[in-house]
Amino acid sequence: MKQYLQLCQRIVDEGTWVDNARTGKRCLTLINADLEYDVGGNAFPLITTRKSYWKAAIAELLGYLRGYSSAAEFRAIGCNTWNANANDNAAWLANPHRRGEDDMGRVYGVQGRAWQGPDGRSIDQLRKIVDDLSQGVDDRGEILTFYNPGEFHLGCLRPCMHTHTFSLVGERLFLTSYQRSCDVPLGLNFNQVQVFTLLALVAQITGHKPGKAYHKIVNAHIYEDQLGPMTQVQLKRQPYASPRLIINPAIRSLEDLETWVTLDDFQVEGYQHHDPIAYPFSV
Ligand SMILES: Nc1nc(=O)c2c([nH]1)NC[C@@H]1CN(c3ccc(C(=O)N[C@@H](CCC(=O)O)C(=O)O)cc3)CN21
Ligand SMILES: O=c1ccn([C@H]2C[C@H](O)[C@@H](COP(=O)(O)O)O2)c(=O)[nH]1
Repeated sequence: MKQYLQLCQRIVDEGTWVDNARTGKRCLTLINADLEYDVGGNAFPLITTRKSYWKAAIAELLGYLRGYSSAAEFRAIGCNTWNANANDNAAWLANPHRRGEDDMGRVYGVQGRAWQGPDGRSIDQLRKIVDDLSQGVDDRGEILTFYNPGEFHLGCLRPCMHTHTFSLVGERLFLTSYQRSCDVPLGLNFNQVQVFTLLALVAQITGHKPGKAYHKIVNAHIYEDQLGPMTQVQLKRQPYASPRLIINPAIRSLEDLETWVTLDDFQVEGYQHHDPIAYPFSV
């Protein structure tokens, strides 16, 4: 939690105002941030200086791992974060590739589970990683990437957290996740949960102990309309100790994640937090 607050403070102290054409807003911007999570020690990096809706963040991750492409599918598992980008974004609404209400196009999980090869093959990146790691193999290319420039025009948003690299060292599994663009008040609250949970889940289904997760962010920003609540409310609060994430031990395979797992299979223990803060969201 300290590293999150330090990043927010660094943006406030050292950030530069940058105009953003896509949203029409200015962002206080900092380049390069490195965060680290102790997944083996189960220090769940949940924000405590406001209430975090961590279940929606895990639902979003589950949708990515399943290869969802519709905001309706995300809603059905308890996640509302894609409604605006699928249905209220003028550029996407005018895109001839959009297949009606709730379609997100070929973003995130679609690329992760069904990357389209030039020869017509569909490539399941996650299946390959899980199969390798389950057999104790790390070929130094256990990479899940959602970043497909050849298909940006087929999706509503380019992926922000775009690449996840798994590394097996002895019995311990590590994860390095890369993010090109980060809405620190809103998105990072979700992304921290997702990086941690992704390592915990993949370690569990491949039979390894989780080690650390490394989260590398390039453009970290606070939108102009979020700066007041950040400096006047959130940064004035004292954080509480990290809670713990409890995952149902019956989850044993990628098929389990694809078929029966719900948010009831995840519990958080010892989550003490301050009051909610409703930050403005920019489409
Ligand atoms: N501007 C922007 N910021 C983002 O963080 C973001 C996007 N766009 N577009 C794509 C996804 C969607 N994500 C989102 C979208 C909404 C919330 C949000 O409104 N969170 C609230 C409440 C969540 C709830 O009630 O479930 C929060 O207080 O955290 C968070 C992440 C992350 N991404
Ligand atoms: O997982 C996510 C997804 C999105 N974001 C934020 C980062 C930016 O504020 C916007 C995306 O806008 P771009 O113009 O495509 O950079 O969404 C996030 O923080 N985390």
